[in-house]
Amino acid sequence: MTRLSVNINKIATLRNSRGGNNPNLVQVAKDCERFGAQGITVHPRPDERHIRYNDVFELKKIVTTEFNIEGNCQEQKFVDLVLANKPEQVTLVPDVLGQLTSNHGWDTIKNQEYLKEIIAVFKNAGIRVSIFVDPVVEMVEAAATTGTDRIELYTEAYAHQYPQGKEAAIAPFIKAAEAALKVGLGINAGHDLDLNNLKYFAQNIPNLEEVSIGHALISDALYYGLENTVQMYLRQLV
Ligand SMILES: CC(=O)[C@@H](O)[C@H](O)COP(=O)(O)O
Ligand SMILES: NCC(=O)COP(=O)(O)O
Repeated sequence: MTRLSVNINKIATLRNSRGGNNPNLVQVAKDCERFGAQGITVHPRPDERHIRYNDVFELKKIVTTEFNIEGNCQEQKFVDLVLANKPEQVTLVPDVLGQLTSNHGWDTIKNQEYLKEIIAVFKNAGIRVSIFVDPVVEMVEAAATTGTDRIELYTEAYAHQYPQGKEAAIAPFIKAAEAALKVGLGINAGHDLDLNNLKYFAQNIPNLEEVSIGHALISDALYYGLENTVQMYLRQLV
């Protein structure tokens, strides 16, 4: 079964727009879990435009499912934040400063030595590590020798191409997943997954352990309500 981790970045975006505490991020995380989500994902960025570093400490106190912190490990502040909170999983994303959203995976060949070192830091602290990668077989194979437990397949290209033809859109992801299985890596996925494209992805990617979904899910909740929406996403994964 593929697990759903709800990314609550966009709840923080809405909260921050007025400076108060509405919507209450901690309450939303608790409610997502109550509605069936099997994980909570946050992606604090250096400018704290949505998740603030302090939010992570508050969330750590109340999340009872899997807590997944995503971000750029080249920022020492991010490394310190993760080590101080010891989530179940850290997902390492090679963002550059000021990026609108994540837009590429790691070059696991060029960054092999760096990844080995930083992954060891988190693993020594007992934190499961996943690294964000494009659906490219060579990148997946080289991920295996970094010491990471899992990869997160960056699904923007799949989501973008899905309306033009789902078979072609998913083909590189199936190859990447098969390569991951061969080298013993767990498989997560995320970015731009939504109610249209999720079911086909989950049905066709072997051993997909987890999806993290934020932007579309929170947008859908405006129409369907958060409880219904979480359950609609969960139904795509059975
Ligand atoms: C790694 C990934 O795909 C997501 O974490 C995504 O980057 C969400 O971040 P934003 O909410 O800042 O767009
Ligand atoms: N790791 C992907 C994630 O957490 C959410 O991405 P998106 O659904 O906001 O595009």
